[in-house]
Amino acid sequence: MSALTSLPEWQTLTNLASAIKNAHMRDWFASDANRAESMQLEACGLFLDYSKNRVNEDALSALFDLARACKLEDVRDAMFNGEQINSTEGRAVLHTALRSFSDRQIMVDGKDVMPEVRATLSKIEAFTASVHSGEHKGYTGKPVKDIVAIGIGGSFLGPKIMTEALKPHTVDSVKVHFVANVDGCHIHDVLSKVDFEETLVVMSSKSFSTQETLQNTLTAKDWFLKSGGTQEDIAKHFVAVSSNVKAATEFGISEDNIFPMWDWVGGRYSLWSAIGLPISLALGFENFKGLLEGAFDMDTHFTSAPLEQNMPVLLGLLGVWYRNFFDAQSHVLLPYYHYLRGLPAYVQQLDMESNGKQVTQEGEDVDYPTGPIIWGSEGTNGQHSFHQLIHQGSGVIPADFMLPLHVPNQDETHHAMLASNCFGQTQALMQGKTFDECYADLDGKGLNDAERKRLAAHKTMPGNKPSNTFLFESLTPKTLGALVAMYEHKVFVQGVIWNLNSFDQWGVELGKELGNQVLAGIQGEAKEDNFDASTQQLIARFRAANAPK
Ligand SMILES: O=P(O)(O)OC[C@H]1O[C@H](O)[C@H](O)[C@@H](O)[C@@H]1O
Repeated sequence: MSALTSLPEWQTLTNLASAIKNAHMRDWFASDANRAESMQLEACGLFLDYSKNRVNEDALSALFDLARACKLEDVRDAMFNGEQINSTEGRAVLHTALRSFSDRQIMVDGKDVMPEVRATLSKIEAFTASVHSGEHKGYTGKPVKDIVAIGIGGSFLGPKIMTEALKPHTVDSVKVHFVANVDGCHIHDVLSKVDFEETLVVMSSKSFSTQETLQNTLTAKDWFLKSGGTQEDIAKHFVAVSSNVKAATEFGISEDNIFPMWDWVGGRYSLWSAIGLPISLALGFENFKGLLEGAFDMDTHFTSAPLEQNMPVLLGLLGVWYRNFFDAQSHVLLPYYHYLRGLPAYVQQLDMESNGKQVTQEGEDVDYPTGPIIWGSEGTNGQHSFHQLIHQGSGVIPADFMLPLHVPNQDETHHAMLASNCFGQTQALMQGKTFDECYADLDGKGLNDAERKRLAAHKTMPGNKPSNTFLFESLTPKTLGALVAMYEHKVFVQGVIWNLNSFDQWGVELGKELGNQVLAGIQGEAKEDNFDASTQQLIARFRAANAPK
């Protein structure tokens, strides 16, 4: 048994879960008029109703005991203080420094990182202003109209999804286009829509070694040169964000045009760094700063609120409860707000790359499930497709519903319908509909008793399906910053409980390595017997289909 599963707190939770599996939330609500009111939290502009969860006071207090037994507060403080908690890469984990608005020094290797953080923010601010005012001109003297932001993974999802979520705040003077995939269709599609004289390319790669981003940038550079620009003109049209300044300059980006970041910022935690430059360009610096401020508020809440009133802690523990004691394989995010539709994909990378791990910090195999599958999409669309499985599927899928109380240019009818669907879904998931209720509904429908029973069984909704509901006034940059930081800290909490390193991602490396070998195979530069028989024949088919005619 692992250290975690040997804890007495773990045993207590196992016992509580087996008792709670026989209880129905419907009965809890019926017998406790205060349940909804007593299971709410508010922080940083977010209201959370967590009463529709399969927990009672005993389970919650055992979960908080588990957090204390796992020394959650100590590890949290170690992260905020810049200790090297990313032990497999020997790095501090300090995305929180990027949004720190306090005077506190944050030391890494004996040096305060805050002056560099502030200087980079000022550089983002000044560059954004010069692009928006038209002061920054292309080589033919025209102001920038289009920005092509190239990056992938954390250097893409954050900027793209935050920009999309805050669409109502978009500036008029420029349009930002995001490109990630190495599939040439995407970059060619985007480049065909923009004018090279009025285009700025922002290349974002922490490592400056990611195949997709390098290739897409080379293609953009080639397009620029073929369109009429010269090597000297590149400085006015290409900027880069990277922690690898040397590689960026070798690639041909002038040092002035490089926005730095640092190895203590993980890729999936990097939107708060200069990786967020496209956000600032799309929305204006004040809105980018608003995101940082909201995240800082959530950091303050996370580091100071008692565990029992701490939103990310509570959410993380509920996640552990379902993953480890109810065998929940996945967790679904359901933003009832069109502009926030990308959030599930954002949290998917954040959570699955952080906690998709099979060994503990000490390198021992875990004997308990770790990170769940994260998925979801905007409501109400999912109600007409995958919600069936959440309602009547055989497993438990905890859900996070979220809804702004106001939306831009609000149409009252639409918004009331949106809200009613959101709340109605959480109610249906919780209360369900019993066999007897379904059987009674079928009275007088001309069915014999056997048919009536069979149909009633199909219509029965088990209910007892857990959900959280988040409400917020409207999706401002600050609220979004707080929401995203809340998910970051939730993932952190779960990583601490599971004793994982949530900040490395070795699992993506082998695919990159083999992908490069296969590329050599496709290009005829590697021997066939380097590959297994299946891969050999796939390469052969591809080569045959693409051979010169
Ligand atoms: O920013 P880059 O160094 O180009 O990395 C981009 C992405 O690629 C990697 O494969 C990682 O899995 C991601 O965490 C990272 O965000």
